[in-house]
Amino acid sequence: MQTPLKIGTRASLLAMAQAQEARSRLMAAHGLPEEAFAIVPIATTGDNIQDRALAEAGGKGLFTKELEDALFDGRIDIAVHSSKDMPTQLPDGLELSAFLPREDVRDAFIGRTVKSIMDLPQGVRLGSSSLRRQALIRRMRPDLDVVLFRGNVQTRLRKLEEGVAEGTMLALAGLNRLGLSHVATEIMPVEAFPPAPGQGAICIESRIGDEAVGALLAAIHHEPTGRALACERAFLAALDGSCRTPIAGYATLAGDELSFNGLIITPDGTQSHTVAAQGPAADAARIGAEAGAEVRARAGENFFDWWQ
Ligand SMILES: NCc1[nH]cc(CCC(=O)O)c1CC(=O)O
Repeated sequence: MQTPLKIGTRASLLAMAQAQEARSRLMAAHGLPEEAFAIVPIATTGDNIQDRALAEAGGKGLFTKELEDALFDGRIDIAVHSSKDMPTQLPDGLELSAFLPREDVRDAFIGRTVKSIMDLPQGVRLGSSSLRRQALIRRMRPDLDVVLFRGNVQTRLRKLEEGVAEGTMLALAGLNRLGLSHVATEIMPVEAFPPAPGQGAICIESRIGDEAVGALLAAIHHEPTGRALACERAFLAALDGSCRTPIAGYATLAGDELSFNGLIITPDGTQSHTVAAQGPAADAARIGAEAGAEVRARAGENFFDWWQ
């Protein structure tokens, strides 16, 4: 291996924390010093779009393309991502070669003056840029004024302090990684507020055929998280999932048995379809794909006409 190994990441504090976690695990697994790794921050299109919903800006790959370009031209050797931000289709020549042990998958509500979503006064603003969170919030509280809230975790918390909205939603995983879990005022149960496919899981992308990197990453790959993610990503792919489709999906493992729960919901939160499936962890991708096909068939094509 050429040293130092170049670890590509977005430049946000959360992304940097994730890259550092990957580096720490690599150091521990291989008894290597910090100097064996170089963290290379790279700005992505998604980071530069602050004024509109990501869904409007094209959705797929906004946080990943620049990192993938850097992988192809050798500026970096691995790219550390939030799995939630990864398109289901990768470019030819790249693969997700490791998943780190999953953090908490749940979403958190951060209230400015009240602790719980149900305690928000009638009609107040709640900020979120995620179509899934917007839909789930509207289902719980159709009266709320759901407004677009873009930017990284720090930006969103600042907007909240400034009173731009009375509350917002963030992934607990991100808050935990930033040492900010204390700002969460309500942690949403996965049943009422199912997470996005991939939420809470860091993945590492690399060049197919890069055997030195493959061997290095094999030592930190977490198999149960990999299986859960294979299922969730197959579900998303079966639904042609993108930022434009509110989709939730969450797989858990008990030994070799995988359980999956999926949901699709209209953006206004009024209609939804759920699916549940179980099976051997070895069949993770098939279970996810079949669950996606089932819920798609049950919903009917009209369900997806929101976007026409
Ligand atoms: N799109 C931004 C993004 N991508 C991953 C996370 C959280 C960390 C994770 O899910 O691993 C976040 C921020 C958020 O949703 O609050």
